[in-house]
Amino acid sequence: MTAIEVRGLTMSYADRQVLKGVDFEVRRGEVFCLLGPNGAGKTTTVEILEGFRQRTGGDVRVLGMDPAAQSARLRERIGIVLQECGFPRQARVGELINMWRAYYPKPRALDDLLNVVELTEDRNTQVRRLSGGQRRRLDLALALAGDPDLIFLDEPTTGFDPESRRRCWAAIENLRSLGKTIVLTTHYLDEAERLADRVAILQAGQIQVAGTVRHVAREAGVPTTIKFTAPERVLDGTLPPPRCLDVVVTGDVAVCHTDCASAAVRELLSWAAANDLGDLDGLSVETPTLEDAYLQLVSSLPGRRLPEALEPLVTGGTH
Ligand SMILES: Nc1ncnc2c1ncn2[C@@H]1O[C@H](COP(=O)(O)OP(=O)(O)OP(=O)(O)O)[C@@H](O)[C@H]1O
Repeated sequence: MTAIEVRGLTMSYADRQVLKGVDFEVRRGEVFCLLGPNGAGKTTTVEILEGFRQRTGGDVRVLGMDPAAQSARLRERIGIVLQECGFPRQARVGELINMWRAYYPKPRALDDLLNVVELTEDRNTQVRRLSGGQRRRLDLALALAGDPDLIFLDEPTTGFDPESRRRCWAAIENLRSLGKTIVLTTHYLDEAERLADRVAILQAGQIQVAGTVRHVAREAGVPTTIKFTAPERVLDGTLPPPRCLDVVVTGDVAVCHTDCASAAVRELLSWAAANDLGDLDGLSVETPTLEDAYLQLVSSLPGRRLPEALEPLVTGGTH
C-alpha cells in the first residue's frame, strides 16, 4: 500500500525551477529518507507534501489526498515536528503533552507517548530544564499526540551529541515498530543507513536513484572490498595472488575489490587451499556503505554539491 505518491512534481520560485519532474513513492509502514545536497529541494518537496506550499505542477497524493486541495483534512492525519514553537517553558513535560493531546479527537495515551520518545523519566521535568536532545524528543511526542499515520521528520538530529542521536534513533525505531510511515530528511548518511527502509537521492531537480541502501550501492557501482593478511609467500614474491582477482598488497594487507563478493571469496579460499595456506588470516568482507554510494553518485551527477556533513571528509577540513 502506498502512503505517498509523487509524479512529475515541479516547483519554481519566481523564474527559478527547483523541482523538475520529481517521481517517487513511499510505502505504508516504511521509513523513507530523502537525501540530497544543500539546496536540492528536499524541504520544498516535504512542504508540498505537508500542504504548506503550493506546487507548480505534477501530481501528489498523500494518504490518498491532494495536499494542495485538502490540507486541513490531511493535517489531522500527519505528524509534523515543529521546532521550538513557543512552548510555555515553565510547563512540565507531561502537562505540555496533555495540552497537545486535548486538540485531537483520538489522542495517543500519555504514557505511550512518553515511552515512545523515551521521556518517561522526565514526565515531571520543566521544559526549560530539558537538554536540546530531550526537547527534540518532546517535539516528536507533540507531533505524535494525535496518533498520526504519517510523520515528517526534517533533519531530526542536527546538532545532537552521539548519545542524543541514539536516543532519537531509538524513538524513530519505536515509531516504525508501531507501523507508522516516516519521511525523514537528513544530511547524516549513517542515520539514513541505520533508519531507512528505502532512500531517494534528489539532485538537479529530480530523483536520481531510489531504493534500498543495497540497491543504491549497486546503482552507484561501488564495489565490495575484501581484505586479508597477505601470507609470507605472497609478501616475499614466491606466490602470486590469484590471477583472476584484482588483488593489491599494501604493507601486509591484501585488498581485492569486486562486484561479486561470494564468487571472489570462493576463489580466494580455493587459491588458499591449493597453496596450503590454510584459512586466510584476517579475511573480511566490507560491503559499500550508503556514504560510499552517495559520494560516488553525487560526484558523478549534474549540479554536484556535497552535503555539509560530508564536505570536511572530502576536502580534509574539520568542523
Ligand atoms: N521561499 C523561497 N523563495 C525562493 N527560493 C526559495 C524559497 N525556499 C527555497 N528556495 C530555494 O529553493 C532551493 C531549494 O531549497 P530547499 O530548502 O528546498 O532545499 P533543501 O534540499 O531542503 O536544502 P538544505 O539541505 O540546505 O536544507 C534553494 O536554492 C533555495 O534557495
